[in-house]
Amino acid sequence: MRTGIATVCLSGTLKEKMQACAIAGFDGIEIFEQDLVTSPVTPEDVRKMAADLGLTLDLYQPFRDFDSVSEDLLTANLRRAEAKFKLMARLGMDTILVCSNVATASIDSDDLRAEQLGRLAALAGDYGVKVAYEALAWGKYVNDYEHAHRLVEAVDHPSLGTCLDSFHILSRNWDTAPIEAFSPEKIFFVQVADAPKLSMDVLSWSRHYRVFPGEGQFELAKFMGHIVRAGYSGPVSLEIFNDVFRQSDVERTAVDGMRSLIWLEEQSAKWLEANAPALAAAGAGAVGTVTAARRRYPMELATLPQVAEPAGYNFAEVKAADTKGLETVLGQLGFEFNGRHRTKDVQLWTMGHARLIVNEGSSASGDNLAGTTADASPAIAGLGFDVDSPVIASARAQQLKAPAVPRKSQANEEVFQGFAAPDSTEIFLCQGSPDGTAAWTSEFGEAASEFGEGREVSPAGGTAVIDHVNLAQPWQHFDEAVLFYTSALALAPQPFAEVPSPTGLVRSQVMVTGDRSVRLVLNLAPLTQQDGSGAGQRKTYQEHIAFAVDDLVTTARDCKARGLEFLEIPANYYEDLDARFGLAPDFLATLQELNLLYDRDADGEFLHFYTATVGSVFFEMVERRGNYDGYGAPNAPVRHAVQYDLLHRP
Ligand SMILES: O=C(O)c1ccc(O)c(O)c1
Ligand SMILES: [Mg+2]
Repeated sequence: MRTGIATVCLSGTLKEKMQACAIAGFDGIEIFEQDLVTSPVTPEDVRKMAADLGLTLDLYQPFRDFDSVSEDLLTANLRRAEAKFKLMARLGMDTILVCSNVATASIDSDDLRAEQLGRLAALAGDYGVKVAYEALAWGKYVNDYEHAHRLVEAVDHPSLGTCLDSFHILSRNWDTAPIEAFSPEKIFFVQVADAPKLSMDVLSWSRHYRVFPGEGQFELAKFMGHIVRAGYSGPVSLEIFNDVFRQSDVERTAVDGMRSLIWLEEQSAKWLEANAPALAAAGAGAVGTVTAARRRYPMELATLPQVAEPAGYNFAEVKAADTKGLETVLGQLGFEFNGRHRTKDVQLWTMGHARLIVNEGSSASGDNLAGTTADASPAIAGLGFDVDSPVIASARAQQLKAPAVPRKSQANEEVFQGFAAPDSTEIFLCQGSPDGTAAWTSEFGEAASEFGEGREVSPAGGTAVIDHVNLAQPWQHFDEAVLFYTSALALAPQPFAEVPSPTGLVRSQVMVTGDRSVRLVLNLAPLTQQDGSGAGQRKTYQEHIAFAVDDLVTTARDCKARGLEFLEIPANYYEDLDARFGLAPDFLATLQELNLLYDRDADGEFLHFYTATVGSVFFEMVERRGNYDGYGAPNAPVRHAVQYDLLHRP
């Protein structure tokens, strides 16, 4: 698949954008007119720069408001078009995007439109230019891609084809299947954009909220599948109007975009396999149907190393130069110290099958990105996931442009494959044992005999596991993180929620495996707590790790007896809880006494509590009753408000 990206997606000057696109690995770019008009670089130099960078200049755009106009206006529009065709010759470009008219259209006649587009095509032909006509979703008379295509067919000129932009098609809920019947010679260009499903006017939605494929809710693999089946083999180009991307780091955004296309390419191949048309004469040769069906298409689709969803959390890693506060909280929570690593400055703490590595943050273990600006206070630095094959999963992540994390290790030690997530959290790929234990734990404890043998203890007669991890994402990298965990780790994003908090409306996006053995929650980091945004920056926002136990009330009592500092929940909360649920007085009193939060839905009940924050980390203990599948979302505002209050108390 030939990859492309429109310069409008990115921040910076035309030159900076082009360099970032080349570094990220795109084949070509679309030049958005404004980027050229405002540039000091001559068209000839843009052409040379592109050639030097190994980028093709695939599309000049947009040309607006051409069709459905009076003869006077048409004359002016043709003159305007001719100037652009001459410019394109200097740029060495041959395809221009012409949008359906949104502003000056005054005559609603397909005959007239076909005649006018025909005159444009004839002029374009004289200059060796191809016109890709795009139905904008808010076009005055032409806003449906099939309508645009009918006009192209009516004109029937080799210089006129259509541009299919997924946003205009999917935002209007148009069926994409009819694309398959289009002649590939008439599809001049394909643009892809994803978007969250929002209820707002389609123009504002398009201009501000498009996101890269995999970061929204459109069925893009299906859209692409129909395009591939139509026989199109030209560029598949990102055209993302997004307020955040346009002000974010240009190289990073370009890589995010490239990742989205690599992923979309794979998803499209999978869609085609899953939806291979049944052979007319099924039976003989049916076994080869899938591959045969895929190979027939002119567009070659690359795939990636295949991974299943992770089977669970293997461990979480918290890094702190000063570990005292952290050790105290872990002990009070009921974690058992399992010793230090034989050769690295890390400690192992366990509770049941929940394993926590405390990284003392010195160089011997290899510095975590999250801690490179020597910060003494604890922060979540890494997550270990159980996967079928760490090598395959790591190869996949790296093909998706995740930076590898090198780990130094000695002979006879397990080497974790690792890569860095966009927020600099290190993701490690592990192979857990079916019984929930992990072989690498035997590397702990031996060298430091005073701590005794490594072993796993359980709290109050039950099991404990990592239930979920909540990572805060800086606002400008939130979408990138969603795509990252979707594509690299095969986690599925759930519809996001918005939690009111004193620092704003906090976007909260749950990413899960089908069986919920991995639950990862991405929360928007409050602006006031962000002091850095890039990889290697210190995390200053609060994040947490939640552990599930069988009996939260008993666990909470034990924790309290050990002196744990709970996040104190205001009395108003319990009054409201009683009003909403009519709980038994004894139970309500217990909840209040122990600072427990409660939620209930049709599937079950949820009890949880939070610890005070150490550094930027806090912990949560949860008990899921029945089939409760949530996270106590109605309680999140209370948690945010109490934490805010603690941070801002004089
Ligand atoms: O919002 C617009 O005006 C606009 C311009 C060009 C496009 O290709 C497009 O999809 C939208
Ligand atoms: Mg478009």
